[in-house]
Amino acid sequence: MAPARPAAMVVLLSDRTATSTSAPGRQGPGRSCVPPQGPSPAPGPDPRRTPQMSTTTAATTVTDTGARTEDAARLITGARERIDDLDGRIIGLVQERIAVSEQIQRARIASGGRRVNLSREMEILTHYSDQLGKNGTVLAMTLLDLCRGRV
Ligand SMILES: C=C(O[C@@H]1C=C(C(=O)O)C=C[C@H]1O)C(=O)O
Repeated sequence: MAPARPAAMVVLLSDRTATSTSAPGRQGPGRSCVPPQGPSPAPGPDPRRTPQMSTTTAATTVTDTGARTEDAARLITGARERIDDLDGRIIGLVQERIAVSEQIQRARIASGGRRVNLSREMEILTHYSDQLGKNGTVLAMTLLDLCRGRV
């Protein structure tokens, strides 16, 4: 299980001014893919890699959530925990699907049959596209890719 996060990573510092002239969401000047020249940087966390907890500029709260108010940040943080939980369960289900699919493929191959069964795959593609539209087809193809050919 993912560690519990604080309800909202928001710090309201109305009298704080931005330390750089960059726009909200940017992490300051000199942000580039090319490492800076000269002596090695001082030890400690690389500020370019440190998540921005909160910056208040002109009464606008910018947090890791992208929200502009504490209420919105709290809602987003809570909803993200639910999404993390759902993603964990989805990944678990995909892993379970891979294992069951492997069992079927092994049994068919051991019986002298082929690993792949295209008519069954068509059924699955149709099921997903009926329920989720054309991206459902993409999702089903990805699932079949994950499940097929591991035996
Ligand atoms: C699991 C099977 O074998 C293969 C894998 C499939 C899947 O992962 O859903 C579907 C069809 C086959 O290509 C099956 O025939 O049911």
